[in-house]
Amino acid sequence: MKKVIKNGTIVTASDTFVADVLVENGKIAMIAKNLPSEGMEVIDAEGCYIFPGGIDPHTHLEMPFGGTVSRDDFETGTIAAAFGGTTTVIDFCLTDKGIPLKNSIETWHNKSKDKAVIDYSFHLMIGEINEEVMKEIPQVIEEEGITSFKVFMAYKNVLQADDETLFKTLVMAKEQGALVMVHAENGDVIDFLTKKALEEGKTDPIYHGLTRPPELEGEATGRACMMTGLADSQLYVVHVSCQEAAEKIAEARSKGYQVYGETCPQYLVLDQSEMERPDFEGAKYVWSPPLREKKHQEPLWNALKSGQLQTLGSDQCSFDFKGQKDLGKGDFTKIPNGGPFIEDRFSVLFSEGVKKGRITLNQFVDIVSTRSAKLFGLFPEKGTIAVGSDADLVIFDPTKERTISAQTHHMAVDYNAFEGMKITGEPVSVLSRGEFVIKDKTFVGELGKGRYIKRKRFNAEGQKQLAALSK
Ligand SMILES: NC(=O)NCCC(=O)O
Ligand SMILES: [Zn+2]
Ligand SMILES: [Zn+2]
Repeated sequence: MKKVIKNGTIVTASDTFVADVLVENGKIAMIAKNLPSEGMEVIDAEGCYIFPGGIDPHTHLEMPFGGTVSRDDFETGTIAAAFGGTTTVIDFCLTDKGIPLKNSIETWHNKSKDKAVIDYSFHLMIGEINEEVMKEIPQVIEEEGITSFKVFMAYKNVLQADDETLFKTLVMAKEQGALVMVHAENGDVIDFLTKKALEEGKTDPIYHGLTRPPELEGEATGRACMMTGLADSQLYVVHVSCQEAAEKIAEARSKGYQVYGETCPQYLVLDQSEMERPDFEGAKYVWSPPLREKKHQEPLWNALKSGQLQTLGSDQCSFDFKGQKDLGKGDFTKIPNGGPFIEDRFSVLFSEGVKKGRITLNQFVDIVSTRSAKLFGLFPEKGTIAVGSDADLVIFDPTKERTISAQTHHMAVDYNAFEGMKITGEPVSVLSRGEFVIKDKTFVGELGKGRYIKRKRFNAEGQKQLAALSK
């Protein structure tokens, strides 16, 4: 049945206007004032914004880490994402050295296919570059539509790759039209500092933060940027947490390098003191890079506002406080790294960003949806409200006030990192390809209805246009 959304204010990355939206066969069929509605399902969005569905470019659902597995999987994680206004997630598929890439991708398809309630795609981790990997990559791009590859510069002896691997990945990405993503921290120095801290009897959660200082994120970010310039390639720095890293990205961009950056809501509103909570509660706030001193928040907001950082990822990687985080009692290095943010990413940015005057409404849409669609080959099917785009839509009440709490969130994890935070604005209904997933704040979706999305190559549209012009 056709649907028409009436009386709402449509907001895209560039425009804000009042119009009706006609939804047919999962797509946006028409946008105009006073659309006829006979025989259609009419949705009244009076007083609400209509946003394109959020795109979360950074999740770790059911991910093995530190001897355990992240608590939210593709079922609970995507349901929570939908409640929060997100209609597409891009999850990180981990790989193992010596194992064909296609085996790891199959594992990730098995985790997700009958569970996801919204659309999803995968980035692929690169831990080594050798002949086999190089042979597989063109197939991965062609057959799986995976066009972004992640290199970890930290987590020594676990996920960390060396500089040679990063540089070869950048060269490969340039040739193949892919985007390289980095977790940028200097893993070797962190390894030394963590061992030293433990030897000195410093075992509490706060030492996770103190052994990963911002200088080490800045250094690794600068190194990755330098290699990107040398390879004339393209780079996306995930979870930028500090001024040092944001400055390295801005410096690289000022030289014309194709470098992009993502921050996360936790770095914008929480600070390092959370890791000092008594009774081991600081462990709830252990993730990497760690929370920083409060003074880093303003530079991150400014970088988002000025466009030096482009996107907001959740870095969802949730572990229960009881039974998972407590693996690290007496040794902070054994606390599984990560936190629960998939549900609150969208509304925290709206409330702290738009409502507090730090970013505009259109910048909000750009950051929470459009730029990720463009960078990761999903645009214009996703990331905007336009005729022909997928009807991934969020009907959002900008006046509703609420308090974030684990008592009311939809993630499976037993705490919320933003517990007690008062925010303004809430998704009321969420549609994925024209079907309600959330209707009047109630889940009405179906497990397995989310589709795996094959993505276009990096900047595919731009390259097509250039090729057309030079004919
Ligand atoms: N961020 C974090 O602590 N855990 C997830 C893995 C990663 O992104 O580094
Ligand atoms: Zn990371
Ligand atoms: Zn991550």
